[in-house]
Amino acid sequence: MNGLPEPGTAPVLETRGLTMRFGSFTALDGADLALYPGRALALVGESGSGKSTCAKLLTHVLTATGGHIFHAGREVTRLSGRKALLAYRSAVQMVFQDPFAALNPAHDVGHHLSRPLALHRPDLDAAGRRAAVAGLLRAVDLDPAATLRKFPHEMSGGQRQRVNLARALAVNPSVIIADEPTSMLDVSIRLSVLDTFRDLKRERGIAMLFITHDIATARYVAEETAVIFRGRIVERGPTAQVIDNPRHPYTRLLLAAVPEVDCPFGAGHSLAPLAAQVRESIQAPGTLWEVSPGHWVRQAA
Ligand SMILES: Nc1ncnc2c1ncn2[C@@H]1O[C@H](COP(=O)(O)OP(=O)(O)OP(=O)(O)O)[C@@H](O)[C@H]1O
Repeated sequence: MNGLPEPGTAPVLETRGLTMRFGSFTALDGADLALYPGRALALVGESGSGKSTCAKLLTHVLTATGGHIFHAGREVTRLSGRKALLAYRSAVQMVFQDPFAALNPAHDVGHHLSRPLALHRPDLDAAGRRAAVAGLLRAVDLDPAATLRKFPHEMSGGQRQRVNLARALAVNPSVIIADEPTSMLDVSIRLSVLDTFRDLKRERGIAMLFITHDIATARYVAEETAVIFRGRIVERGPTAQVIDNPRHPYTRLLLAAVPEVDCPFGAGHSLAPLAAQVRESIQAPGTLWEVSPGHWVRQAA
Protein backbone atom coordinates (compact mmCIF):
# COMPACT_ATOMS: atom_id res chain seq x y z
CA MET A 1 0.00 0.00 0.00
CA ASN A 2 1.50 3.34 -1.01
CA GLY A 3 -1.07 5.56 0.67
CA LEU A 4 -2.60 6.59 -2.62
CA PRO A 5 -6.09 5.66 -3.82
CA GLU A 6 -6.46 2.71 -6.16
CA PRO A 7 -5.66 3.85 -9.69
CA GLY A 8 -8.82 4.74 -11.56
CA THR A 9 -10.86 5.53 -8.44
CA ALA A 10 -12.82 8.73 -8.87
CA PRO A 11 -12.84 11.32 -6.10
CA VAL A 12 -16.16 12.01 -4.39
CA LEU A 13 -15.27 15.61 -3.71
CA GLU A 14 -12.61 17.53 -5.57
CA THR A 15 -11.39 21.10 -5.68
CA ARG A 16 -9.36 22.74 -8.39
CA GLY A 17 -7.70 26.06 -7.75
CA LEU A 18 -10.13 26.78 -4.92
CA THR A 19 -9.63 30.37 -3.80
CA MET A 20 -11.23 32.66 -1.24
CA ARG A 21 -10.45 36.34 -1.03
CA PHE A 22 -11.77 38.62 1.67
CA GLY A 23 -11.17 42.01 0.08
CA SER A 24 -7.49 42.12 -0.75
CA PHE A 25 -6.66 39.30 1.69
CA THR A 26 -6.37 35.80 0.26
CA ALA A 27 -7.42 33.24 2.87
CA LEU A 28 -7.25 30.27 0.50
CA ASP A 29 -5.11 30.35 -2.58
CA GLY A 30 -5.61 27.85 -5.37
CA ALA A 31 -6.22 24.67 -3.36
CA ASP A 32 -6.32 21.37 -5.26
CA LEU A 33 -7.77 18.65 -3.03
CA ALA A 34 -9.40 15.29 -3.69
CA LEU A 35 -11.40 13.12 -1.29
CA TYR A 36 -11.96 9.43 -2.05
CA PRO A 37 -14.50 6.92 -0.74
CA GLY A 38 -13.42 5.20 2.47
CA ARG A 39 -10.35 7.38 2.83
CA ALA A 40 -9.36 10.45 4.77
CA LEU A 41 -7.35 13.45 3.71
CA ALA A 42 -5.90 15.48 6.57
CA LEU A 43 -5.62 19.20 6.05
CA VAL A 44 -2.91 20.27 8.44
CA GLY A 45 -1.83 23.79 9.33
CA GLU A 46 -1.66 26.19 12.21
CA SER A 47 -4.25 28.69 13.32
CA GLY A 48 -5.15 31.18 10.61
CA SER A 49 -3.73 29.12 7.75
CA GLY A 50 -7.08 28.82 5.97
CA LYS A 51 -8.35 25.40 7.08
CA SER A 52 -11.77 26.53 8.27
CA THR A 53 -12.18 28.71 5.22
CA CYS A 54 -11.67 25.62 3.12
CA ALA A 55 -14.30 23.73 5.16
CA LYS A 56 -16.77 26.60 4.78
CA LEU A 57 -16.29 26.62 1.02
CA LEU A 58 -16.79 22.87 0.78
CA THR A 59 -19.99 23.06 2.82
CA HIS A 60 -21.24 26.15 1.00
CA VAL A 61 -21.29 28.34 4.05
CA LEU A 62 -19.11 30.60 1.90
CA THR A 63 -19.00 30.82 -1.88
CA ALA A 64 -15.54 30.65 -3.44
CA THR A 65 -14.22 33.72 -5.18
CA GLY A 66 -12.21 31.49 -7.54
CA GLY A 67 -11.65 27.90 -8.60
CA HIS A 68 -13.98 24.92 -8.76
CA ILE A 69 -15.62 22.28 -6.58
CA PHE A 70 -16.86 18.97 -7.99
CA HIS A 71 -19.06 16.51 -6.15
CA ALA A 72 -19.59 13.06 -7.65
CA GLY A 73 -18.27 14.45 -10.91
CA ARG A 74 -20.69 17.38 -11.04
CA GLU A 75 -19.58 20.96 -10.67
CA VAL A 76 -21.02 22.42 -7.46
CA THR A 77 -18.92 25.55 -7.10
CA ARG A 78 -22.07 27.64 -7.15
CA LEU A 79 -25.34 26.10 -6.10
CA SER A 80 -28.52 27.89 -6.89
CA GLY A 81 -31.76 27.11 -5.14
CA ARG A 82 -32.63 25.83 -1.70
CA LYS A 83 -33.26 22.31 -2.91
CA ALA A 84 -29.84 21.94 -4.49
CA LEU A 85 -28.20 23.36 -1.38
CA LEU A 86 -30.09 21.02 0.94
CA ALA A 87 -29.27 17.98 -1.16
CA TYR A 88 -25.61 18.98 -1.22
CA ARG A 89 -25.52 19.59 2.52
CA SER A 90 -26.95 16.13 3.13
CA ALA A 91 -24.24 14.55 1.04
CA VAL A 92 -21.44 16.65 2.52
CA GLN A 93 -21.80 16.73 6.30
CA MET A 94 -19.79 18.71 8.79
CA VAL A 95 -18.61 17.81 12.28
CA PHE A 96 -17.44 20.82 14.26
CA GLN A 97 -14.75 21.41 16.81
CA ASP A 98 -17.02 22.29 19.72
CA PRO A 99 -19.31 19.34 20.37
CA PHE A 100 -21.40 21.24 22.90
CA ALA A 101 -22.11 24.30 20.75
CA ALA A 102 -23.25 22.07 17.90
CA LEU A 103 -26.04 20.51 19.98
CA ASN A 104 -29.26 22.12 21.18
CA PRO A 105 -29.28 22.10 25.00
CA ALA A 106 -33.08 21.85 25.03
CA HIS A 107 -33.22 18.56 23.13
CA ASP A 108 -32.21 15.05 24.05
CA VAL A 109 -30.11 12.73 21.93
CA GLY A 110 -33.15 10.93 20.52
CA HIS A 111 -34.52 14.20 19.21
CA HIS A 112 -31.18 15.24 17.68
CA LEU A 113 -31.06 12.02 15.68
CA SER A 114 -34.76 11.60 14.86
CA ARG A 115 -35.04 14.95 13.13
CA PRO A 116 -32.54 14.39 10.32
CA LEU A 117 -33.86 10.83 9.94
CA ALA A 118 -37.42 12.12 9.54
CA LEU A 119 -36.26 14.34 6.68
CA HIS A 120 -33.93 11.87 5.07
CA ARG A 121 -35.94 8.67 5.57
CA PRO A 122 -39.60 9.67 5.31
CA ASP A 123 -40.32 6.01 4.49
CA LEU A 124 -39.66 4.98 8.12
CA ASP A 125 -42.52 4.68 10.59
CA ALA A 126 -42.02 5.48 14.28
CA ALA A 127 -40.70 1.99 15.11
CA GLY A 128 -38.38 2.04 12.10
CA ARG A 129 -37.07 5.43 13.13
CA ARG A 130 -36.41 4.22 16.69
CA ALA A 131 -34.46 1.27 15.33
CA ALA A 132 -32.49 3.57 13.00
CA VAL A 133 -31.62 5.92 15.87
CA ALA A 134 -30.39 2.97 17.92
CA GLY A 135 -28.34 1.81 14.94
CA LEU A 136 -26.75 5.25 14.59
CA LEU A 137 -25.81 5.31 18.26
CA ARG A 138 -24.29 1.86 18.05
CA ALA A 139 -22.36 2.94 14.94
CA VAL A 140 -20.62 5.62 17.01
CA ASP A 141 -20.01 3.24 19.93
CA LEU A 142 -22.70 4.62 22.23
CA ASP A 143 -25.16 2.44 24.11
CA PRO A 144 -28.63 3.38 22.82
CA ALA A 145 -30.48 2.60 26.05
CA ALA A 146 -28.08 4.66 28.15
CA THR A 147 -27.83 7.60 25.75
CA LEU A 148 -31.16 8.10 24.04
CA ARG A 149 -32.81 10.30 26.67
CA LYS A 150 -29.71 12.22 27.69
CA PHE A 151 -29.40 15.96 27.18
CA PRO A 152 -26.13 17.50 25.97
CA HIS A 153 -25.14 18.74 29.44
CA GLU A 154 -25.50 15.21 30.84
CA MET A 155 -22.80 13.80 28.58
CA SER A 156 -19.03 14.02 28.36
CA GLY A 157 -17.35 15.91 25.52
CA GLY A 158 -16.47 12.64 23.82
CA GLN A 159 -20.05 11.38 24.03
CA ARG A 160 -21.34 14.67 22.61
CA GLN A 161 -18.94 14.48 19.72
CA ARG A 162 -20.11 10.92 19.05
CA VAL A 163 -23.69 12.19 18.98
CA ASN A 164 -22.64 14.88 16.47
CA LEU A 165 -21.06 12.20 14.36
CA ALA A 166 -24.19 10.04 14.58
CA ARG A 167 -26.28 13.01 13.49
CA ALA A 168 -24.01 13.53 10.50
CA LEU A 169 -24.40 9.84 9.62
CA ALA A 170 -28.20 10.04 9.84
CA VAL A 171 -28.46 11.50 6.36
CA ASN A 172 -26.13 8.91 4.87
CA PRO A 173 -23.44 11.32 3.66
CA SER A 174 -20.79 10.52 1.08
CA VAL A 175 -18.43 13.05 2.65
CA ILE A 176 -17.73 14.15 6.21
CA ILE A 177 -15.72 17.27 6.87
CA ALA A 178 -14.42 17.22 10.41
CA ASP A 179 -12.95 20.49 11.67
CA GLU A 180 -10.64 19.73 14.62
CA PRO A 181 -13.23 17.29 16.02
CA THR A 182 -11.10 16.10 18.92
CA SER A 183 -9.12 19.20 19.83
CA MET A 184 -11.57 20.24 22.56
CA LEU A 185 -11.79 16.76 24.02
CA ASP A 186 -9.89 15.39 26.95
CA VAL A 187 -6.59 13.94 25.74
CA SER A 188 -7.43 10.58 27.32
CA ILE A 189 -10.47 10.02 25.09
CA ARG A 190 -9.26 11.53 21.82
CA LEU A 191 -7.87 8.31 20.48
CA SER A 192 -11.07 6.33 20.94
CA VAL A 193 -13.08 9.06 19.17
CA LEU A 194 -10.55 9.07 16.33
CA ASP A 195 -10.93 5.28 16.17
CA THR A 196 -14.65 5.73 15.61
CA PHE A 197 -13.99 8.15 12.74
CA ARG A 198 -11.56 5.66 11.24
CA ASP A 199 -13.94 2.73 11.56
CA LEU A 200 -16.83 4.64 10.00
CA LYS A 201 -14.74 5.78 7.11
CA ARG A 202 -13.80 2.21 6.31
CA GLU A 203 -17.13 0.53 7.06
CA ARG A 204 -19.34 3.05 5.29
CA GLY A 205 -16.98 4.12 2.53
CA ILE A 206 -17.25 7.73 3.58
CA ALA A 207 -14.72 10.22 2.24
CA MET A 208 -13.33 12.39 5.02
CA LEU A 209 -11.57 15.69 5.17
CA PHE A 210 -9.96 15.85 8.56
CA ILE A 211 -8.90 19.32 9.55
CA THR A 212 -6.27 19.51 12.25
CA HIS A 213 -3.36 21.61 13.45
CA ASP A 214 -1.72 18.45 14.73
CA ILE A 215 0.26 16.32 12.34
CA ALA A 216 0.18 13.37 14.79
CA THR A 217 -3.60 13.27 14.41
CA ALA A 218 -3.17 13.31 10.65
CA ARG A 219 -0.91 10.33 10.94
CA TYR A 220 -3.48 8.45 12.96
CA VAL A 221 -6.53 9.03 10.81
CA ALA A 222 -5.56 9.95 7.29
CA GLU A 223 -4.13 8.07 4.34
CA GLU A 224 -3.17 11.35 2.70
CA THR A 225 -2.10 14.68 4.10
CA ALA A 226 -2.08 18.18 2.68
CA VAL A 227 -0.13 20.83 4.56
CA ILE A 228 -1.49 24.36 4.36
CA PHE A 229 0.51 27.47 5.13
CA ARG A 230 -0.87 30.98 4.77
CA GLY A 231 -3.65 29.83 2.52
CA ARG A 232 -1.51 27.72 0.23
CA ILE A 233 -1.11 23.97 0.06
CA VAL A 234 2.65 23.67 0.36
CA GLU A 235 2.95 19.90 0.47
CA ARG A 236 0.64 16.99 -0.25
CA GLY A 237 0.98 13.25 -0.47
CA PRO A 238 0.55 9.94 1.32
CA THR A 239 0.68 10.73 5.04
CA ALA A 240 3.60 8.40 5.72
CA GLN A 241 5.61 10.09 2.99
CA VAL A 242 4.80 13.60 4.18
CA ILE A 243 5.83 12.68 7.71
CA ASP A 244 8.85 10.51 6.98
CA ASN A 245 10.20 12.61 4.18
CA PRO A 246 8.89 16.15 4.57
CA ARG A 247 9.97 18.37 1.71
CA HIS A 248 8.73 21.73 2.87
CA PRO A 249 10.32 23.54 5.82
CA TYR A 250 6.88 24.30 7.20
CA THR A 251 6.03 20.59 7.34
CA ARG A 252 9.25 20.03 9.24
CA LEU A 253 8.25 22.73 11.63
CA LEU A 254 4.91 21.05 12.26
CA LEU A 255 6.69 17.78 12.85
CA ALA A 256 9.07 19.42 15.25
CA ALA A 257 6.13 20.82 17.18
CA VAL A 258 4.99 17.31 18.08
CA PRO A 259 5.99 16.82 21.70
CA GLU A 260 8.86 14.40 21.92
CA VAL A 261 7.32 12.62 24.85
CA ASP A 262 4.52 11.02 22.89
CA CYS A 263 6.00 11.48 19.48
CA PRO A 264 4.44 8.69 17.40
CA PHE A 265 7.08 8.96 14.71
CA GLY A 266 9.78 7.10 16.52
CA ALA A 267 13.36 8.07 17.12
CA GLY A 268 15.52 9.73 14.54
CA HIS A 269 13.47 12.88 14.10
CA SER A 270 15.67 15.37 15.80
CA LEU A 271 14.07 18.44 14.36
CA ALA A 272 14.46 20.99 17.11
CA PRO A 273 17.40 22.87 15.55
CA LEU A 274 15.68 22.88 12.20
CA ALA A 275 12.48 24.13 13.79
CA ALA A 276 14.31 27.13 15.17
CA GLN A 277 15.64 27.95 11.72
CA VAL A 278 12.27 27.53 10.07
CA ARG A 279 10.57 29.66 12.68
CA GLU A 280 13.04 32.40 11.89
CA SER A 281 12.32 32.17 8.22
CA ILE A 282 8.58 32.24 8.88
CA GLN A 283 9.07 35.42 10.82
CA ALA A 284 10.84 36.84 7.77
CA PRO A 285 8.35 35.68 5.14
CA GLY A 286 10.58 36.65 2.21
CA THR A 287 12.97 33.84 2.93
CA LEU A 288 10.30 31.16 3.23
CA TRP A 289 8.11 32.13 0.39
CA GLU A 290 7.94 30.79 -3.09
CA VAL A 291 10.49 32.64 -5.14
CA SER A 292 9.04 31.47 -8.43
CA PRO A 293 6.07 29.17 -9.10
CA GLY A 294 6.78 25.83 -7.47
CA HIS A 295 10.22 26.93 -6.32
CA TRP A 296 10.51 27.15 -2.57
CA VAL A 297 12.71 28.73 0.00
CA ARG A 298 16.23 28.22 0.98
CA GLN A 299 16.15 25.34 3.32
CA ALA A 300 18.36 25.21 6.34
CA ALA A 301 21.23 22.79 5.98
N1 LIG B 1 -14.97 36.53 6.97
C1 LIG B 1 -13.67 36.85 6.98
N2 LIG B 1 -13.26 38.10 6.66
C2 LIG B 1 -11.96 38.43 6.64
N3 LIG B 1 -10.95 37.55 6.92
C3 LIG B 1 -11.30 36.31 7.25
C4 LIG B 1 -12.67 35.89 7.29
N4 LIG B 1 -12.70 34.57 7.64
C5 LIG B 1 -11.40 34.21 7.80
N5 LIG B 1 -10.58 35.23 7.57
C6 LIG B 1 -9.10 35.20 7.66
O1 LIG B 1 -8.63 34.16 6.84
C7 LIG B 1 -7.49 33.53 7.45
C8 LIG B 1 -7.76 32.05 7.53
O2 LIG B 1 -8.76 31.82 8.53
P1 LIG B 1 -9.31 30.37 8.87
O3 LIG B 1 -10.35 30.50 9.90
O4 LIG B 1 -9.66 29.67 7.61
O5 LIG B 1 -7.99 29.71 9.49
P2 LIG B 1 -7.83 28.33 10.24
O6 LIG B 1 -6.62 27.68 9.66
O7 LIG B 1 -9.09 27.57 10.21
O8 LIG B 1 -7.54 28.80 11.71
P3 LIG B 1 -8.16 28.25 13.09
O9 LIG B 1 -7.54 26.92 13.30
O10 LIG B 1 -7.72 29.27 14.08
O11 LIG B 1 -9.64 28.20 12.91
C9 LIG B 1 -7.29 34.20 8.79
O12 LIG B 1 -6.27 35.15 8.65
C10 LIG B 1 -8.62 34.86 9.05
O13 LIG B 1 -8.43 36.05 9.85
